Amino acid sequence: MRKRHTFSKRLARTALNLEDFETLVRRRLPRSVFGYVEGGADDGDAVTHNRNALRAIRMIPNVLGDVSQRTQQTTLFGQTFSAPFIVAPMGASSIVGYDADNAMAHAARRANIPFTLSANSITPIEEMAKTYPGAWFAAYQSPDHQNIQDMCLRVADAGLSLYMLTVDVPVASNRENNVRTGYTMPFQLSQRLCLDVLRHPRWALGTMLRTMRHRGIPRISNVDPNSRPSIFSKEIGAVTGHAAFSWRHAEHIRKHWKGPFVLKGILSPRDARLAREIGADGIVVSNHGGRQLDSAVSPVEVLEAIRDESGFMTVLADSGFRRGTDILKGMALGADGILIGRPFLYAATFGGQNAVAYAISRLKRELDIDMALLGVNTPQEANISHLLRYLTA
Ligand SMILES: Cc1cc2nc3c(=O)[nH]c(=O)nc-3n(C[C@H](O)[C@H](O)[C@H](O)COP(=O)(O)O)c2cc1C
Repeated sequence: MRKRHTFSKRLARTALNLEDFETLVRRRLPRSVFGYVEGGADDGDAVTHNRNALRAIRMIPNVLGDVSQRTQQTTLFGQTFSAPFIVAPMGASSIVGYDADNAMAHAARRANIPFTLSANSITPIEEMAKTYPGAWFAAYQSPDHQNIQDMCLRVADAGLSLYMLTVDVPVASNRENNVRTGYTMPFQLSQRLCLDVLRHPRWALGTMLRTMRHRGIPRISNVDPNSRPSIFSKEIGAVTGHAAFSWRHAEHIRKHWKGPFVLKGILSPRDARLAREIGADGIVVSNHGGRQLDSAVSPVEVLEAIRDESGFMTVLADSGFRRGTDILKGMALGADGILIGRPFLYAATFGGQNAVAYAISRLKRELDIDMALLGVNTPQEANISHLLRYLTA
């Protein structure tokens, strides 16, 4: 109990906001592992642009509106959550921080916000269903019809509630930063990687060896309904990008998945319309945190136009959202909820479930203050009249 108290006090001194967790873990992690999380594609322009695009939107508050009844309650796909933000799917999280998938999921469940498990995770769907019954699942789906049916069955049988299809990875992107730092998938124990690991004994013992003791050789557990290739196996190079995947295959998933079906990685109004036409329940407007097409627009630049094409679909957004004000900006532009990735993984890496719970509570606190200062009682009240946009560079 005393230990937890000291930990909370230390956190309160060092992590005032979500971005601070990046600073806290930067030196703890091997350069290659940190680079894998932090980095983007090509020159990393989209990562920077995501933050700039959000910063370029200024807010116009309304005063004297009685903001004493503030609540962040948000209903998504028929379920009511305590805040409008969601833990984004992140592959290989539990290689970055010890048991990070479970740490993030436990904290999300306790805080009553959604958690999304990645197909590329080493934590199996069935294990996650015990940690967070009804958690969301993000698939990298093969176009094979039998594979689609089996995957839908596996996710439903386990008891996860939502099938999110990631649609912006027809091929793996060009991650030069991974080449520079020595991160590879499948994992290759090059001399450089070994030296990097040896220089970070805390990660080597506390994450790598501990994971191996607990799980054996880590395996990518959810890209295929039946097989679980090890992170060292050549098989996993081919599992995420499916260049032949098309709207026809997405329609096939819609037919076999009875729960909420969401397409993640939409950036054009045309694709939002097509998602609606195949019967999707929602979309995530996302440039994958700047990790796919490096010159892609930032979600906040296209959200309004996409909202107009989305009809009754739930519109979520992600990529670069860090502050309470960012969430309000996204919602004012038409999003129903916001996914956040890297900061929650950094928090899990720094201090497991308690640090993620702390990160969630900091963001909720910030959002509460920002709602009052903007002059709204709910995040859903934020609208276009609260925003002024400058051109972004
Ligand atoms: C380490 C890492 C792994 C990711 N893995 C996946 C994945 O397996 N599936 C997916 O749809 N998105 C994946 N993403 C993208 C996130 O779901 C999300 O779109 C992005 O991180 C949001 O941007 P943010 O990190 O700036 O908040 C990953 C992101 C990171 C940082």
